[in-house]
Amino acid sequence: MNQLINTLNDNHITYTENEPMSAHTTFKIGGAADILITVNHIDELQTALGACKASDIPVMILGNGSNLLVSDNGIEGAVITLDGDFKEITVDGDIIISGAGAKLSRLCSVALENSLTGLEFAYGIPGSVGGAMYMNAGAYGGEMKDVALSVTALTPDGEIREVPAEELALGYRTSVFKTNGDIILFAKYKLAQGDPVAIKEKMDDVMNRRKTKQPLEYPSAGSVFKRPEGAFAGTLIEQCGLKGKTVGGAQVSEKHAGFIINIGGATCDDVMGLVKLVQETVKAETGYFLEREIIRTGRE
Ligand SMILES: Cc1cc2nc3c(=O)[nH]c(=O)nc-3n(C[C@H](O)[C@H](O)[C@H](O)COP(=O)(O)OP(=O)(O)OC[C@H]3O[C@@H](n4cnc5c(N)ncnc54)[C@H](O)[C@@H]3O)c2cc1C
Ligand SMILES: NC(=O)C1=CN([C@@H]2O[C@H](COP(=O)(O)OP(=O)(O)OC[C@H]3O[C@@H](n4cnc5c(N)ncnc54)[C@H](OP(=O)(O)O)[C@@H]3O)[C@@H](O)[C@H]2O)C=CC1
Ligand SMILES: C=C(O[C@H]1[C@H](O)[C@@H](CO)O[C@H](OP(=O)(O)OP(=O)(O)OC[C@H]2O[C@@H](n3ccc(=O)[nH]c3=O)[C@H](O)[C@@H]2O)[C@@H]1NC(C)=O)C(=O)O
Repeated sequence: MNQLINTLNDNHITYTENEPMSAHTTFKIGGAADILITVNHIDELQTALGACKASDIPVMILGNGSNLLVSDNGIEGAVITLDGDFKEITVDGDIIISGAGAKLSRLCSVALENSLTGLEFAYGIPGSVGGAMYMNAGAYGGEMKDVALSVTALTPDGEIREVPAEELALGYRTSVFKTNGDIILFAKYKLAQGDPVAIKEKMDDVMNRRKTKQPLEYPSAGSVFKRPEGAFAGTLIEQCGLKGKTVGGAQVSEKHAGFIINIGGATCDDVMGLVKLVQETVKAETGYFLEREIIRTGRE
């Protein structure tokens, strides 16, 4: 770790050691990452990655931490977050180019400011552009796949390449990034000219639906489970009488059974215990297996 820290210091790259991940996840759960590194442009990212590789330090990329359940024992190695250049958003006609570190909500606002329609569905998803491409985030009739043109990514062997959306295997809560180890740097979206009043109305509508249906008052990572074929997880969980069920500080939301919320002091183990209880009960009572979609990461 000392060699990495020397390199970061020599290159004026920002970092903090033993950084509590509970401060960087919407669940507000998670022990410390050995080191959290913030990079502002590609050179710093490549320098940090090179130094981690030289010292055999594992690396994980952090977006907005809104689909993450981090171990109570923290994350071994380096967590890298993308700032500076990676938060830039530019518009070129009907095309928006965004850094992976930009928040989806800001991307949606830039689209509105430029009377560009197509991203309204994403307004209210509390992720970054990088995380949204990794998960192919979607809501209210749309998903990133619908508007994605390409992603520029850094491959594990250090190559920077622009990949067309058709080659990203964007599917329901999945993409090629779940398996290929690429780091998403930028994404390009193809939108269309629209009526700013109608765009704003749609954004307000999805935000209102979200506020009405989802327990935004509590820390969570959104939906815990994918929709099983031909059913809704929330309906199944509610039918099994699990609304309000708790394990420690983790609770099946009374407002939306598809969410597990942190009602105070929840640990990663609490959430995983409740996930297991829900999966076992729903399987036994309905036959459906609920596949977890939130990402558990860090030490066992
Ligand atoms: C209240 C609430 C509501 C939500 N509603 C929705 C919804 O309607 N629809 C939906 O799809 N999701 C929803 N989510 C879940 C979450 O916001 C999305 O999954 C989002 O896309 C995660 O983005 P993130 O930046 O927070 O990713 P993180 O949680 O930080 O990371 C998720 C994964 O992506 C990887 N990753 C992140 N950035 C990069 C990068 N630049 N390069 C490579 N890998 C990267 C991480 O390593 C990790 O494996 C909700 C979450 C909450 C808390
Ligand atoms: N399980 C699977 O295989 C699939 C899952 N998905 C995912 O499910 C999520 C929801 O997508 P999807 O199923 O397409 O639609 P939604 O499940 O998001 O629709 C949910 C509700 O939102 C309302 N709604 C639908 N379209 C719109 C819209 N354009 N604007 C405003 N409100 C709308 C409707 O509510 P109301 O009836 O009250 O009007 C609908 O019941 C996404 O995250 C997507 O990724 C999508 C496709 C396949
Ligand atoms: C929150 C996320 O995305 C959300 C996204 O916001 C919403 C809206 O588009 O649609 C999905 O939720 P969802 O499947 O629960 O959709 P909703 O429209 O909220 O509910 C589906 C159905 O379940 C019913 N429902 C929901 C909750 C509940 O306690 N009881 C219940 O019966 C609803 O009445 C509705 O008929 C996404 N989740 C997944 C895994 O597909 C996320 O991925 O983290």
